Amino acid sequence: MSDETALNEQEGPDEGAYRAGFVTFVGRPNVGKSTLTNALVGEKIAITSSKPQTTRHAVRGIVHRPNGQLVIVDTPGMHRPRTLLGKRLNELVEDTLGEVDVIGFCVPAGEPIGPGDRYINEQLDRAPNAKKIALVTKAETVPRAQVGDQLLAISMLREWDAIVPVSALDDINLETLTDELIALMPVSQPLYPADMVTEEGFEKRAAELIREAALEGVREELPHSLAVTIDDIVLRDDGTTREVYANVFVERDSQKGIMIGRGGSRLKEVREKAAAEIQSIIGGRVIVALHVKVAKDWQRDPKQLGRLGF
Ligand SMILES: Nc1nc2c(ncn2[C@@H]2O[C@H](COP(=O)(O)OP(=O)(O)OP(=O)(O)O)[C@@H](O)[C@H]2O)c(=O)[nH]1
Repeated sequence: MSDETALNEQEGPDEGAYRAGFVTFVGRPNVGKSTLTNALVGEKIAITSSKPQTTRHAVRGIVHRPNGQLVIVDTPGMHRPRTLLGKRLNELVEDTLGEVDVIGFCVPAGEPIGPGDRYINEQLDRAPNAKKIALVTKAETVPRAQVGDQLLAISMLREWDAIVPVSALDDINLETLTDELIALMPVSQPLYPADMVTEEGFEKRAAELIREAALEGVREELPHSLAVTIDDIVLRDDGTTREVYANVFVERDSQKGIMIGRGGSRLKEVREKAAAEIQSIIGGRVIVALHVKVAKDWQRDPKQLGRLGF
């Protein structure tokens, strides 16, 4: 049995060896992949929200331990393609699956396993070389017995290398999960320097934080109609103040009004919130300048998608 081989390898001459590799968390939208990534890395790097499908870029977070390193590739929710954007997302997911050492399949504790979960589980066959573990997320939201039932239900889907119940919010089993993941990684040199928690460019992170701030409070009206690009980041002569110039793209004129708010009040809030978030990552002082623009139906137009970084 392959499990035994893996166990023997770990207990053999390589026991205690440094291990490092790539892991990605997959699962339906909203199951808690981004929150889990953030909790493991310990710094806010992927955007989270209570609305599905907010993660658009493969943001990498890096977890460091004395015995190993995990490079987390945060994938978008896997879906059957609907809009062109959905199709691109799927391609992105496929590319990512082929590259990783371990795939973590996430299902929330409180929801029965449905067709969406089964569809994603089937997609994992496309990555035959990756180790596969199952995670029951949001474990603190249901009684223990129900977590047990969910563990059992997941174990029926395939032979997993491990099954772990976790809560990113209540810090349940996060260290156990880290240990399990490192144990499944190949013996390797560290892949990144010890002080690096993400390799994402600062620009991309700033754009995502602005997008998150811009979505705040208007998710009902424009959940998927927002894209953000950065024009320029200027360091002032004082050496600590950064000016971030960004565009917020909406799909229709009516959405532009929502975004700006009465007398520009909403846009001001977005600028201030985004500035505070960006500041908490890079320190110093951050000033955000936003330009709201209309890019008609950008989700369906390949040219626009390219321009907006998808
Ligand atoms: N109670 C509870 N809620 C959680 C936990 N982890 C995540 N959530 C919540 O679940 C919602 C979705 O979390 P995300 O991390 O954005 O989910 P995701 O799977 O990355 O979603 P997409 O980006 O849409 O694929 C948010 O409201 C989180 O606060 C958890 O451990 N416990």
